[in-house]
Amino acid sequence: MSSVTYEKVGVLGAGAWGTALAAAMVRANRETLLWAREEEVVETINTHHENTLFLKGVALDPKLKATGLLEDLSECDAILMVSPAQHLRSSVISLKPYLKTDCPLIICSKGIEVTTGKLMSDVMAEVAPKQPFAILSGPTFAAEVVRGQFSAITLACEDEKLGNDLMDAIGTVNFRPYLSTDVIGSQIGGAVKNVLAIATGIAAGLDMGENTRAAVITRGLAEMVRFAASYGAENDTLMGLSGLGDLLLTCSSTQSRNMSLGKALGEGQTFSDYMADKLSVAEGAHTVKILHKIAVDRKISMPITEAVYRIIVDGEPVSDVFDELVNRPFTREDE
Ligand SMILES: NC(=O)c1ccc[n+]([C@@H]2O[C@H](COP(=O)([O-])OP(=O)(O)OC[C@H]3O[C@@H](n4cnc5c(N)ncnc54)[C@H](O)[C@@H]3O)[C@@H](O)[C@H]2O)c1
Ligand SMILES: O=P(O)(O)OC[C@H](O)CO
Repeated sequence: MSSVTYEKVGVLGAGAWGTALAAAMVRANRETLLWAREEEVVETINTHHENTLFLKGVALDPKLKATGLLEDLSECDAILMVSPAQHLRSSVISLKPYLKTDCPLIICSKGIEVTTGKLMSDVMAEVAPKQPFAILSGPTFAAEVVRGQFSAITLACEDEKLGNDLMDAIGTVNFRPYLSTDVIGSQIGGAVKNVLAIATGIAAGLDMGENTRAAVITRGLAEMVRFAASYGAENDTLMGLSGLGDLLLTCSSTQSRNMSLGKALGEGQTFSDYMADKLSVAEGAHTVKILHKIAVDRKISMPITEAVYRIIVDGEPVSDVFDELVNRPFTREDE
């Protein structure tokens, strides 16, 4: 069977990740058009080859063009959807009138829709059920991808032929996709790790040390695996780039917005004070609201997730919640 080449690629959403992905698409020799919500972003990319709002100080290839008009994406052969997870639904609805029927959407948002409890693939099934789609998720800080530093990432697609064609279209030596057919598992890793990164950040802010960080990552992974199992996800996916890989990255560096948020909370700042001047998203702060509820409904033990929920949603004091977390009765490791 011949492969489809996807020459013209659109990117919807020009935050840090959309911009970095657009840069990666230019390196993959795709004719790339980046749609931005903010006029300033369109203007600075087209005239100064820089995204001054979300990736300041990084020179972009002059071949990368930006637009503020969704209709300009109508000629694209594939589109990467890079809005925050809570806005994926409205983004797909707005784009739909301009989409070619066979244009695959590559979903790059990491999170669970708070108002419905739906994964991004469920949102797609509701708002654009006939549109082919894939999930792109893994350990990839935008600031490194935009500079062309080596990164590996999971591309999950139920249709393997489509997944292979998309890998060929978007992959390069330094932006290396791995194919998976586990669309559900690959989304759960990316959504849950953001909440766990907040927990790791809190521990760092409380000066709890490196042993604690390893404990939170590992017991957090156990929560992620239990949660994913309740959706029928494949265990191997959670042990791969989109699960363990992204969890390790995001819990290891204050390059992560989620870890940085947690660290600020651990150091005593309030959530609202810390977020007040932030343009960028900390997805875990949204995801935790629904993740904890789903865990309770499904009777899945997720104590670290619950702790983050109590701190961010209920506003309970960090030290009280973490004291309780570490004072739970001893238990088996496989529970
Ligand atoms: N930054 C990274 O390193 C990275 C890496 C992998 C995945 N992601 C994921 O990509 C997604 C986008 O993150 P980002 O880092 O590009 O964002 P960002 O924090 O850099 O920028 C915020 C984005 O939100 C958009 N936005 C704000 N209000 C909006 C609204 N009402 N409707 C639609 N869009 C709105 C802005 O236009 C901008 O694109 C998130 O789900 C994130 O988890 C980010
Ligand atoms: O900055 P964060 O915490 O949103 O993490 C960015 C990416 O998801 C890392 O893979």
